[in-house]
Amino acid sequence: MAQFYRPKKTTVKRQRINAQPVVGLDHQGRGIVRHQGQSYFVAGVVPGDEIDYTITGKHQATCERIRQSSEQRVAPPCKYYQQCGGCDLQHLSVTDQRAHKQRVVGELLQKYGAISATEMLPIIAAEGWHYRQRARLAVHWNPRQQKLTLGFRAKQSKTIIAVEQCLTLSAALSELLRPLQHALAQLDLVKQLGHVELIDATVPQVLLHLHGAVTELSAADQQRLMQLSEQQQLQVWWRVGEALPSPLSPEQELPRYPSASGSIEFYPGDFLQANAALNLQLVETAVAWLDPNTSDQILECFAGAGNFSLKIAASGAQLTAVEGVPSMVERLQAQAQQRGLNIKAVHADLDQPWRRQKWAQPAFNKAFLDPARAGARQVCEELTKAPAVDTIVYVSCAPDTFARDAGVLQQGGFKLRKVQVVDMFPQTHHIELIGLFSKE
Ligand SMILES: C[S@@+](CC[C@H](N)C(=O)[O-])C[C@H]1O[C@@H](n2cnc3c(N)ncnc32)[C@H](O)[C@@H]1O
Repeated sequence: MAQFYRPKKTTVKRQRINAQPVVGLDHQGRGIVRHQGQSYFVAGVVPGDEIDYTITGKHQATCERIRQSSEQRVAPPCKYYQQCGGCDLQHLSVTDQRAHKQRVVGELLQKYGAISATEMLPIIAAEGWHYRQRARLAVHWNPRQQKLTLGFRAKQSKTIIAVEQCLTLSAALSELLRPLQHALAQLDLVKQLGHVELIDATVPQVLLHLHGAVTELSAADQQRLMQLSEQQQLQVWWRVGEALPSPLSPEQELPRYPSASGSIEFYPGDFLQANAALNLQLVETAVAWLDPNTSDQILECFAGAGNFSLKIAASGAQLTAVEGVPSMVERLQAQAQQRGLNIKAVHADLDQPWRRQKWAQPAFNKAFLDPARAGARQVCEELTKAPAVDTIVYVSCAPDTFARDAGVLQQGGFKLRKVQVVDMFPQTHHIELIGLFSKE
Protein backbone atom coordinates (compact mmCIF):
# COMPACT_ATOMS: atom_id res chain seq x y z
CA MET A 1 0.00 0.00 0.00
CA ALA A 2 1.28 3.48 -0.84
CA GLN A 3 2.65 5.38 2.12
CA PHE A 4 2.07 9.12 2.39
CA TYR A 5 3.95 11.62 4.45
CA ARG A 6 1.75 12.97 7.23
CA PRO A 7 3.04 15.92 9.21
CA LYS A 8 3.18 15.18 12.94
CA LYS A 9 0.21 16.64 14.79
CA THR A 10 1.45 19.21 17.24
CA THR A 11 -0.56 19.32 20.41
CA VAL A 12 -0.48 22.66 22.13
CA LYS A 13 -0.46 22.75 25.90
CA ARG A 14 -3.24 25.05 27.08
CA GLN A 15 -1.63 27.81 29.06
CA ARG A 16 -3.20 30.69 30.94
CA ILE A 17 -1.42 34.06 30.68
CA ASN A 18 -2.58 36.98 32.80
CA ALA A 19 -2.58 40.77 32.52
CA GLN A 20 -1.10 41.23 29.04
CA PRO A 21 -1.64 44.09 26.59
CA VAL A 22 -3.23 43.59 23.17
CA VAL A 23 -0.70 45.10 20.78
CA GLY A 24 -2.47 45.09 17.40
CA LEU A 25 -5.25 43.72 15.18
CA ASP A 26 -4.70 41.15 12.44
CA HIS A 27 -6.42 41.26 9.03
CA GLN A 28 -9.26 39.11 10.35
CA GLY A 29 -9.99 41.65 13.08
CA ARG A 30 -8.50 39.55 15.91
CA GLY A 31 -6.37 41.11 18.63
CA ILE A 32 -2.67 40.24 18.70
CA VAL A 33 -0.88 39.30 21.96
CA ARG A 34 2.75 38.23 22.27
CA HIS A 35 4.19 35.53 24.51
CA GLN A 36 7.82 34.32 24.47
CA GLY A 37 8.43 35.69 20.98
CA GLN A 38 5.24 34.15 19.51
CA SER A 39 2.13 35.99 18.31
CA TYR A 40 -1.32 34.71 19.27
CA PHE A 41 -4.66 35.87 17.83
CA VAL A 42 -7.59 36.56 20.14
CA ALA A 43 -11.14 37.35 18.94
CA GLY A 44 -13.16 40.15 20.55
CA VAL A 45 -10.31 42.30 21.87
CA VAL A 46 -8.75 45.54 20.65
CA PRO A 47 -5.35 47.22 20.89
CA GLY A 48 -4.92 48.82 24.29
CA ASP A 49 -7.07 46.22 26.15
CA GLU A 50 -5.28 44.46 29.00
CA ILE A 51 -6.46 40.85 29.12
CA ASP A 52 -6.10 37.40 30.68
CA TYR A 53 -6.03 34.75 27.96
CA THR A 54 -5.57 31.03 27.38
CA ILE A 55 -3.37 29.72 24.58
CA THR A 56 -5.49 27.13 22.71
CA GLY A 57 -3.60 26.53 19.46
CA LYS A 58 -0.33 27.18 17.65
CA HIS A 59 -1.33 30.79 17.13
CA GLN A 60 -4.75 30.94 18.79
CA ALA A 61 -5.83 32.09 22.18
CA THR A 62 -9.14 32.93 23.81
CA CYS A 63 -9.80 35.91 26.03
CA GLU A 64 -10.79 34.94 29.57
CA ARG A 65 -11.17 38.40 31.05
CA ILE A 66 -10.70 42.01 30.04
CA ARG A 67 -8.90 43.58 33.00
CA GLN A 68 -8.74 47.04 31.54
CA SER A 69 -10.58 48.34 28.49
CA SER A 70 -8.88 50.20 25.68
CA GLU A 71 -10.04 53.68 24.69
CA GLN A 72 -10.87 52.20 21.27
CA ARG A 73 -13.43 49.80 22.78
CA VAL A 74 -17.15 50.62 22.45
CA ALA A 75 -20.21 48.78 23.79
CA PRO A 76 -21.60 46.60 20.93
CA PRO A 77 -25.19 47.81 20.38
CA CYS A 78 -26.55 44.51 18.98
CA LYS A 79 -28.14 42.24 21.57
CA TYR A 80 -27.00 39.11 19.67
CA TYR A 81 -23.39 40.27 19.44
CA GLN A 82 -21.91 37.82 21.96
CA GLN A 83 -23.28 34.73 20.16
CA CYS A 84 -23.89 35.70 16.51
CA GLY A 85 -21.02 35.14 14.08
CA GLY A 86 -22.18 37.93 11.74
CA CYS A 87 -20.37 41.06 12.96
CA ASP A 88 -17.00 40.59 14.60
CA LEU A 89 -15.87 44.22 15.02
CA GLN A 90 -18.83 45.85 16.77
CA HIS A 91 -16.65 46.35 19.85
CA LEU A 92 -14.45 48.80 17.90
CA SER A 93 -15.65 52.29 16.98
CA VAL A 94 -16.50 52.73 13.29
CA THR A 95 -13.72 55.35 12.98
CA ASP A 96 -11.15 52.91 14.38
CA GLN A 97 -12.52 50.08 12.20
CA ARG A 98 -11.91 52.25 9.13
CA ALA A 99 -8.38 53.24 10.19
CA HIS A 100 -7.65 49.55 10.84
CA LYS A 101 -8.90 48.54 7.37
CA GLN A 102 -6.67 51.12 5.68
CA ARG A 103 -3.67 49.86 7.68
CA VAL A 104 -4.37 46.19 6.94
CA VAL A 105 -4.32 46.76 3.18
CA GLY A 106 -0.92 48.49 3.37
CA GLU A 107 0.48 45.71 5.61
CA LEU A 108 -0.78 42.85 3.41
CA LEU A 109 0.63 44.43 0.27
CA GLN A 110 4.01 44.65 1.96
CA LYS A 111 3.80 41.13 3.40
CA TYR A 112 2.79 39.25 0.23
CA GLY A 113 4.49 41.11 -2.52
CA ALA A 114 6.69 43.87 -1.07
CA ILE A 115 4.41 46.25 -2.93
CA SER A 116 3.48 49.74 -1.96
CA ALA A 117 0.81 51.59 -3.87
CA THR A 118 1.97 54.94 -5.15
CA GLU A 119 -1.14 56.47 -3.66
CA MET A 120 -3.43 55.21 -0.86
CA LEU A 121 -6.62 57.28 -1.15
CA PRO A 122 -8.96 58.07 1.77
CA ILE A 123 -11.51 55.37 2.52
CA ILE A 124 -14.95 55.58 0.84
CA ALA A 125 -17.59 55.10 3.53
CA ALA A 126 -21.29 55.63 4.24
CA GLU A 127 -23.71 54.50 6.98
CA GLY A 128 -22.32 52.10 9.58
CA TRP A 129 -25.72 50.47 10.28
CA HIS A 130 -28.70 49.10 8.30
CA TYR A 131 -26.64 48.96 5.13
CA ARG A 132 -27.03 45.34 3.96
CA GLN A 133 -29.33 44.75 1.01
CA ARG A 134 -29.06 40.97 1.18
CA ALA A 135 -28.76 38.27 3.83
CA ARG A 136 -28.56 34.50 3.95
CA LEU A 137 -30.41 33.09 6.94
CA ALA A 138 -29.99 29.62 8.35
CA VAL A 139 -33.10 27.58 9.18
CA HIS A 140 -33.60 24.67 11.59
CA TRP A 141 -36.85 22.78 12.17
CA ASN A 142 -37.20 20.86 15.42
CA PRO A 143 -40.02 18.33 14.81
CA ARG A 144 -40.35 17.31 18.46
CA GLN A 145 -40.85 20.87 19.65
CA GLN A 146 -42.55 21.89 16.36
CA LYS A 147 -40.26 24.91 16.42
CA LEU A 148 -38.51 26.72 13.58
CA THR A 149 -35.32 28.66 14.27
CA LEU A 150 -34.42 31.37 11.74
CA GLY A 151 -31.20 33.29 12.19
CA PHE A 152 -27.45 33.44 11.70
CA ARG A 153 -24.79 30.86 12.55
CA ALA A 154 -23.03 31.33 15.86
CA LYS A 155 -19.33 32.22 15.95
CA GLN A 156 -17.23 29.24 14.71
CA SER A 157 -20.16 26.88 15.09
CA LYS A 158 -23.11 25.41 13.19
CA THR A 159 -25.55 26.42 15.93
CA ILE A 160 -28.19 28.87 14.70
CA ILE A 161 -28.80 31.99 16.76
CA ALA A 162 -32.44 33.01 16.34
CA VAL A 163 -32.64 36.71 15.44
CA GLU A 164 -35.74 38.89 15.34
CA GLN A 165 -33.92 42.01 14.23
CA CYS A 166 -30.54 42.84 12.73
CA LEU A 167 -28.79 46.19 12.94
CA THR A 168 -26.76 45.74 9.77
CA LEU A 169 -29.67 44.58 7.57
CA SER A 170 -31.69 47.29 5.82
CA ALA A 171 -34.66 48.33 7.99
CA ALA A 172 -37.09 46.76 5.46
CA LEU A 173 -35.36 43.37 5.71
CA SER A 174 -34.86 43.50 9.46
CA GLU A 175 -38.60 44.10 9.99
CA LEU A 176 -39.37 40.98 7.95
CA LEU A 177 -37.53 38.56 10.23
CA ARG A 178 -40.32 38.05 12.76
CA PRO A 179 -43.26 37.59 10.31
CA LEU A 180 -41.08 35.40 8.10
CA GLN A 181 -40.14 33.10 10.97
CA HIS A 182 -43.81 32.77 11.89
CA ALA A 183 -44.94 32.08 8.30
CA LEU A 184 -42.21 29.52 7.51
CA ALA A 185 -43.03 27.51 10.63
CA GLN A 186 -46.58 26.91 9.25
CA LEU A 187 -45.46 25.45 5.90
CA ASP A 188 -45.96 21.82 4.85
CA LEU A 189 -42.46 21.96 3.34
CA VAL A 190 -40.83 23.13 6.56
CA LYS A 191 -38.68 19.98 6.69
CA GLN A 192 -37.34 20.71 3.21
CA LEU A 193 -36.17 24.23 4.04
CA GLY A 194 -32.39 24.52 3.66
CA HIS A 195 -31.76 28.24 4.04
CA VAL A 196 -33.47 31.51 3.11
CA GLU A 197 -32.14 34.54 1.25
CA LEU A 198 -33.57 38.02 1.75
CA ILE A 199 -32.93 40.73 -0.80
CA ASP A 200 -33.94 44.38 -0.59
CA ALA A 201 -34.76 45.27 -4.21
CA THR A 202 -37.62 47.17 -5.91
CA VAL A 203 -39.77 45.16 -3.48
CA PRO A 204 -38.22 42.83 -0.87
CA GLN A 205 -37.52 39.33 -2.19
CA VAL A 206 -37.56 36.07 -0.22
CA LEU A 207 -35.85 33.05 -1.79
CA LEU A 208 -36.48 29.67 -0.16
CA HIS A 209 -33.72 27.13 -0.77
CA LEU A 210 -35.29 23.66 -0.57
CA HIS A 211 -33.76 20.20 -0.48
CA GLY A 212 -35.26 16.88 -1.51
CA ALA A 213 -37.41 16.15 -4.53
CA VAL A 214 -39.73 19.15 -4.46
CA THR A 215 -41.32 19.79 -7.86
CA GLU A 216 -44.18 22.05 -6.76
CA LEU A 217 -45.58 23.68 -3.65
CA SER A 218 -48.75 22.29 -2.04
CA ALA A 219 -51.91 24.36 -2.54
CA ALA A 220 -51.92 25.13 1.20
CA ASP A 221 -48.30 26.38 1.11
CA GLN A 222 -49.06 28.47 -1.98
CA GLN A 223 -51.88 30.12 -0.08
CA ARG A 224 -49.85 30.71 3.09
CA LEU A 225 -46.98 32.25 1.14
CA MET A 226 -49.39 34.38 -0.92
CA GLN A 227 -50.80 35.72 2.32
CA LEU A 228 -47.29 36.51 3.58
CA SER A 229 -46.39 38.28 0.35
CA GLU A 230 -49.58 40.38 0.39
CA GLN A 231 -49.29 41.28 4.07
CA GLN A 232 -45.59 42.17 3.89
CA GLN A 233 -45.55 43.49 0.28
CA LEU A 234 -42.82 41.12 -0.86
CA GLN A 235 -42.17 38.50 -3.54
CA VAL A 236 -41.45 34.84 -2.78
CA TRP A 237 -39.30 32.52 -4.90
CA TRP A 238 -38.16 28.95 -4.30
CA ARG A 239 -35.48 26.75 -5.76
CA VAL A 240 -34.02 23.27 -5.36
CA GLY A 241 -30.24 23.05 -5.73
CA GLU A 242 -28.85 25.22 -8.54
CA ALA A 243 -32.10 25.29 -10.60
CA LEU A 244 -33.40 28.73 -11.60
CA PRO A 245 -35.68 30.11 -8.85
CA SER A 246 -39.42 29.54 -9.44
CA PRO A 247 -41.76 32.43 -8.71
CA LEU A 248 -44.59 31.90 -6.21
CA SER A 249 -46.96 33.62 -8.62
CA PRO A 250 -46.63 33.48 -12.43
CA GLU A 251 -47.20 37.26 -12.60
CA GLN A 252 -44.07 37.96 -10.57
CA GLU A 253 -41.51 40.06 -12.44
CA LEU A 254 -37.77 39.76 -11.98
CA PRO A 255 -36.56 42.23 -9.33
CA ARG A 256 -34.19 45.09 -10.11
CA TYR A 257 -31.49 46.77 -8.04
CA PRO A 258 -30.24 50.34 -8.46
CA SER A 259 -26.88 50.57 -10.18
CA ALA A 260 -24.64 53.27 -11.57
CA SER A 261 -26.10 52.64 -15.03
CA GLY A 262 -29.83 52.50 -14.25
CA SER A 263 -31.47 49.56 -12.51
CA ILE A 264 -30.29 46.00 -13.17
CA GLU A 265 -32.60 43.01 -13.49
CA PHE A 266 -31.50 39.88 -11.63
CA TYR A 267 -32.66 36.51 -10.38
CA PRO A 268 -32.92 36.19 -6.59
CA GLY A 269 -29.88 34.07 -5.71
CA ASP A 270 -27.59 35.83 -8.23
CA PHE A 271 -24.56 37.58 -6.78
CA LEU A 272 -25.46 41.05 -5.47
CA GLN A 273 -23.09 43.51 -3.75
CA ALA A 274 -23.99 43.65 -0.04
CA ASN A 275 -24.12 47.43 0.42
CA ALA A 276 -26.45 49.27 -1.97
CA ALA A 277 -25.26 52.83 -1.25
CA LEU A 278 -21.56 52.01 -1.49
CA ASN A 279 -22.03 49.82 -4.54
CA LEU A 280 -22.97 52.96 -6.49
CA GLN A 281 -19.77 54.71 -5.37
CA LEU A 282 -17.69 51.58 -5.94
CA VAL A 283 -18.87 51.30 -9.55
CA GLU A 284 -18.50 55.04 -10.27
CA THR A 285 -14.95 55.12 -8.85
CA ALA A 286 -13.71 51.86 -10.40
CA VAL A 287 -15.07 52.73 -13.86
CA ALA A 288 -13.61 56.26 -13.65
CA TRP A 289 -10.19 54.68 -12.96
CA LEU A 290 -10.59 52.38 -15.96
CA ASP A 291 -11.41 55.49 -18.01
CA PRO A 292 -13.08 53.60 -20.89
CA ASN A 293 -13.47 55.23 -24.29
CA THR A 294 -14.71 54.34 -27.76
CA SER A 295 -11.36 53.03 -28.98
CA ASP A 296 -10.92 50.60 -26.04
CA GLN A 297 -11.31 46.83 -26.25
CA ILE A 298 -11.86 45.79 -22.65
CA LEU A 299 -11.91 42.40 -20.94
CA GLU A 300 -14.03 42.12 -17.81
CA CYS A 301 -13.61 39.01 -15.62
CA PHE A 302 -16.14 37.88 -12.95
CA ALA A 303 -18.84 40.10 -14.45
CA GLY A 304 -21.92 38.79 -12.58
CA ALA A 305 -25.16 40.18 -14.06
CA GLY A 306 -23.46 43.37 -15.27
CA ASN A 307 -23.07 45.67 -12.25
CA PHE A 308 -19.86 47.17 -13.72
CA SER A 309 -20.25 45.96 -17.31
CA LEU A 310 -23.23 48.15 -18.23
CA LYS A 311 -21.47 51.26 -16.92
CA ILE A 312 -18.19 50.42 -18.67
CA ALA A 313 -19.89 49.75 -22.01
CA ALA A 314 -21.99 52.94 -21.74
CA SER A 315 -18.72 54.76 -22.64
CA GLY A 316 -18.86 53.22 -26.12
CA ALA A 317 -15.98 50.80 -25.44
CA GLN A 318 -16.18 47.22 -26.74
CA LEU A 319 -16.52 44.91 -23.76
CA THR A 320 -16.07 41.15 -23.42
CA ALA A 321 -17.58 40.21 -20.04
CA VAL A 322 -16.79 36.74 -18.65
CA GLU A 323 -18.80 35.08 -15.89
CA GLY A 324 -19.11 31.52 -14.57
CA VAL A 325 -22.86 31.34 -13.79
CA PRO A 326 -24.87 30.81 -17.01
CA SER A 327 -28.07 32.57 -15.80
CA MET A 328 -26.11 35.74 -14.99
CA VAL A 329 -24.43 35.63 -18.42
CA GLU A 330 -27.91 35.49 -20.02
CA ARG A 331 -29.20 38.39 -17.86
CA LEU A 332 -26.18 40.48 -18.76
CA GLN A 333 -26.46 39.79 -22.49
CA ALA A 334 -30.21 40.56 -22.48
CA GLN A 335 -29.73 43.86 -20.65
CA ALA A 336 -26.85 44.88 -22.92
CA GLN A 337 -29.12 44.27 -25.91
CA GLN A 338 -32.00 46.27 -24.37
CA ARG A 339 -29.60 49.20 -23.93
CA GLY A 340 -27.91 48.81 -27.30
CA LEU A 341 -24.49 48.33 -25.66
CA ASN A 342 -21.47 46.68 -27.25
CA ILE A 343 -21.06 43.79 -24.78
CA LYS A 344 -20.22 40.18 -25.55
CA ALA A 345 -21.18 38.17 -22.46
CA VAL A 346 -19.30 34.87 -22.22
CA HIS A 347 -19.74 31.85 -19.98
CA ALA A 348 -16.36 30.44 -18.90
CA ASP A 349 -14.45 29.12 -15.91
CA LEU A 350 -11.78 31.74 -15.22
CA ASP A 351 -9.72 29.33 -13.12
CA GLN A 352 -8.81 27.56 -16.38
CA PRO A 353 -5.96 28.61 -18.71
CA TRP A 354 -6.93 30.85 -21.65
CA ARG A 355 -5.27 28.65 -24.31
CA ARG A 356 -7.78 27.92 -27.06
CA GLN A 357 -10.46 30.16 -25.42
CA LYS A 358 -12.09 31.96 -28.33
CA TRP A 359 -13.05 34.97 -26.20
CA ALA A 360 -9.42 35.68 -25.16
CA GLN A 361 -8.41 38.28 -27.76
CA PRO A 362 -4.90 39.72 -28.22
CA ALA A 363 -6.53 43.11 -28.96
CA PHE A 364 -7.67 43.73 -25.35
CA ASN A 365 -5.95 46.89 -24.12
CA LYS A 366 -7.62 47.18 -20.69
CA ALA A 367 -8.90 44.68 -18.13
CA PHE A 368 -11.33 44.90 -15.25
CA LEU A 369 -11.79 42.21 -12.60
CA ASP A 370 -13.95 41.69 -9.53
CA PRO A 371 -13.36 38.14 -8.31
CA ALA A 372 -14.79 36.32 -5.29
CA ARG A 373 -12.65 35.99 -2.12
CA ALA A 374 -10.43 33.32 -3.69
CA GLY A 375 -8.96 36.07 -5.89
CA ALA A 376 -7.82 35.78 -9.50
CA ARG A 377 -4.35 34.24 -9.65
CA GLN A 378 -4.95 32.46 -13.00
CA VAL A 379 -6.47 35.60 -14.56
CA CYS A 380 -3.55 37.74 -13.35
CA GLU A 381 -1.00 35.28 -14.74
CA GLU A 382 -2.80 35.39 -18.10
CA LEU A 383 -2.98 39.20 -18.04
CA THR A 384 0.81 39.45 -17.67
CA LYS A 385 1.04 37.53 -20.98
CA ALA A 386 -1.67 39.55 -22.80
CA PRO A 387 0.26 41.57 -25.37
CA ALA A 388 -1.74 44.82 -25.41
CA VAL A 389 -3.20 45.11 -21.88
CA ASP A 390 -1.63 48.15 -20.23
CA THR A 391 -4.29 49.10 -17.63
CA ILE A 392 -6.00 46.87 -15.07
CA VAL A 393 -8.62 47.83 -12.49
CA TYR A 394 -9.02 45.16 -9.83
CA VAL A 395 -11.94 45.29 -7.33
CA SER A 396 -11.42 42.90 -4.43
CA CYS A 397 -13.32 41.73 -1.35
CA ALA A 398 -10.27 39.95 0.10
CA PRO A 399 -7.09 42.02 0.56
CA ASP A 400 -4.93 38.93 1.19
CA THR A 401 -5.66 37.39 -2.23
CA PHE A 402 -5.53 40.87 -3.79
CA ALA A 403 -2.01 41.33 -2.36
CA ARG A 404 -0.98 37.89 -3.66
CA ASP A 405 -2.34 38.70 -7.15
CA ALA A 406 -0.77 42.17 -7.08
CA GLY A 407 2.55 40.35 -6.60
CA VAL A 408 1.86 38.30 -9.77
CA LEU A 409 1.03 41.46 -11.74
CA GLN A 410 4.11 43.24 -10.40
CA GLN A 411 6.33 40.31 -11.50
CA GLY A 412 4.70 40.62 -14.93
CA GLY A 413 5.64 44.28 -15.31
CA PHE A 414 2.61 46.10 -13.87
CA LYS A 415 2.82 48.71 -11.15
CA LEU A 416 0.13 49.32 -8.55
CA ARG A 417 -0.58 53.04 -8.96
CA LYS A 418 -3.33 53.60 -6.42
CA VAL A 419 -5.56 51.82 -3.94
CA GLN A 420 -8.79 52.87 -2.29
CA VAL A 421 -10.55 50.98 0.49
CA VAL A 422 -14.37 50.94 0.43
CA ASP A 423 -16.07 50.27 3.77
CA MET A 424 -18.71 47.94 2.29
CA PHE A 425 -19.09 45.81 5.42
CA PRO A 426 -19.01 48.03 8.56
CA GLN A 427 -18.98 46.17 11.93
CA THR A 428 -17.15 43.24 10.31
CA HIS A 429 -13.48 42.69 9.47
CA HIS A 430 -14.29 42.28 5.77
CA ILE A 431 -12.61 44.75 3.42
CA GLU A 432 -13.46 45.84 -0.12
CA LEU A 433 -10.91 47.73 -2.21
CA ILE A 434 -10.11 49.01 -5.68
CA GLY A 435 -6.62 48.89 -7.21
CA LEU A 436 -5.34 50.51 -10.40
CA PHE A 437 -2.38 48.88 -12.18
CA SER A 438 -0.61 50.05 -15.29
CA LYS A 439 2.46 48.93 -17.18
CA GLU A 440 5.76 50.16 -15.74
C1 LIG B 1 -17.60 39.30 -6.34
S1 LIG B 1 -18.72 38.70 -7.56
C2 LIG B 1 -18.77 40.08 -8.65
C3 LIG B 1 -19.88 40.11 -9.63
C4 LIG B 1 -20.12 41.45 -10.33
N1 LIG B 1 -18.88 42.09 -10.71
C5 LIG B 1 -20.97 42.37 -9.46
O1 LIG B 1 -20.46 43.40 -8.98
O2 LIG B 1 -22.15 42.08 -9.26
C6 LIG B 1 -17.73 37.51 -8.34
C7 LIG B 1 -18.37 36.84 -9.53
O3 LIG B 1 -17.42 35.92 -10.05
C8 LIG B 1 -18.08 34.73 -10.49
N2 LIG B 1 -17.06 33.65 -10.44
C9 LIG B 1 -16.49 33.12 -9.34
N3 LIG B 1 -15.58 32.20 -9.69
C10 LIG B 1 -15.56 32.16 -11.05
C11 LIG B 1 -14.82 31.41 -12.00
N4 LIG B 1 -13.93 30.51 -11.63
N5 LIG B 1 -15.05 31.64 -13.31
C12 LIG B 1 -15.96 32.56 -13.70
N6 LIG B 1 -16.69 33.30 -12.84
C13 LIG B 1 -16.50 33.10 -11.53
C14 LIG B 1 -19.23 34.58 -9.51
O4 LIG B 1 -20.27 33.81 -10.07
C15 LIG B 1 -19.63 36.03 -9.25
O5 LIG B 1 -20.64 36.44 -10.15
